[in-house]
Amino acid sequence: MRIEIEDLHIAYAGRTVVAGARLVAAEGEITGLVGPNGSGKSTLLRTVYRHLRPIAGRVLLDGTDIRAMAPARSARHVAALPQERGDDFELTVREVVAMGRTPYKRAFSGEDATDRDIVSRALADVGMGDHAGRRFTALSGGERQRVLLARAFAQNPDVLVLDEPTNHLDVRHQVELLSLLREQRRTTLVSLHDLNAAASVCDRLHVLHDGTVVASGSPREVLTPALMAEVFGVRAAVVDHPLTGDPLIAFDHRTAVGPGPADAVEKTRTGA
Ligand SMILES: Nc1ncnc2c1ncn2[C@@H]1O[C@H](COP(=O)(O)OP(=O)(O)OP(=O)(O)O)[C@@H](O)[C@H]1O
Repeated sequence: MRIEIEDLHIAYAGRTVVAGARLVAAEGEITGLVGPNGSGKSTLLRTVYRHLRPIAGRVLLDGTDIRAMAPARSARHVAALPQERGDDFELTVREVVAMGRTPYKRAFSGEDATDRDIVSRALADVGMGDHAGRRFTALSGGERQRVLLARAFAQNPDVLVLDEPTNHLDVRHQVELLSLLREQRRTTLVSLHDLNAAASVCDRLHVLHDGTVVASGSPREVLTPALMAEVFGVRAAVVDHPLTGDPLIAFDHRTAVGPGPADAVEKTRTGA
C-alpha cells in the first residue's frame, strides 16, 4: 500500500507544529523522516497512525482518506511503533505482542492457533522468543522496544509506521532491526535521528524543518553538506562508505555552524 500525505497541518492546543507537510511513502519502500528535534516528525507520524487528528490536510492509504475508514480497518493496514513506549503495561511480553491481533478479533473472542503462531513468529523475528513469559515492565529499554516492534509485526500490516525504532538499541540490534525492515519489503515510514542509518536503509528521505518538508529524494540527493549546515547546523562531509558504498556522513563534532536549529526556531517565532 502507498501512503500520501497531502498538505497536512497539525496543532497542539492552537499551536501549529506541522504546517503544510506533503510526502509520499511508496509501496514496499522504506521512507525515512529526518529532521532536528522538535521539527514535527513524531507529530506527523502520530497523524498517520491516527493518534492525532489534523486541523487540515489528509493522509491517504492507496487513495482513501484514513479518517474515512473504521478504526479496526485502518489498524489492519497500519501498525505503529510509537514514541510512547507503554511503560504502564502490567502484562507479559507475550500478552503485549498479542495486542497486535486485536484488530482481527471480535469482542471477547480469544486467541486461536493462528494468532499464537503469528505472535510466536513476531517474537522470534525480534529475537525475544525466549522472553515471552517475562513482565514487560521488567525489560530493559531496548528489549521493550523490540517487543513493541513484535506487536506491530503481529498486526500483520501493509504499512509500518515507526518512530525512532533504533532508540535504546545497541549497535548489533540496530543493524538487525534495520535489515529486518529491509527484508520485509512492507511500506515503511520511519523517523530516524541517525542519519547514517537513514542513508543506508531508506529508499527515500524527507527532511522536516519547522513543520514543513524542506527536502525529498534519495539519501544521496538529500544528505548534502549544505543541508546538514542549513537544517541541522553542523559541519559534515559526505563520503562513500568503505564497506557498503552508501553515503557516509562524517560529522565535525568540534564545530557547529551558524545559529543552530533551536536558534533558528526562536528567530522565526520572534520574527527576527
Ligand atoms: N503532546 C504535545 N503537546 C504539545 N506540544 C507538543 C506535544 N508533542 C509535541 N509537541 C511540540 O510539537 C513540536 C514538534 O514535536 P515533535 O515531537 O513532533 O518533534 P520531533 O521532530 O519528533 O522531535 P524529536 O526529534 O525531539 O523527537 C515541538 O515543538 C514539541 O514541543
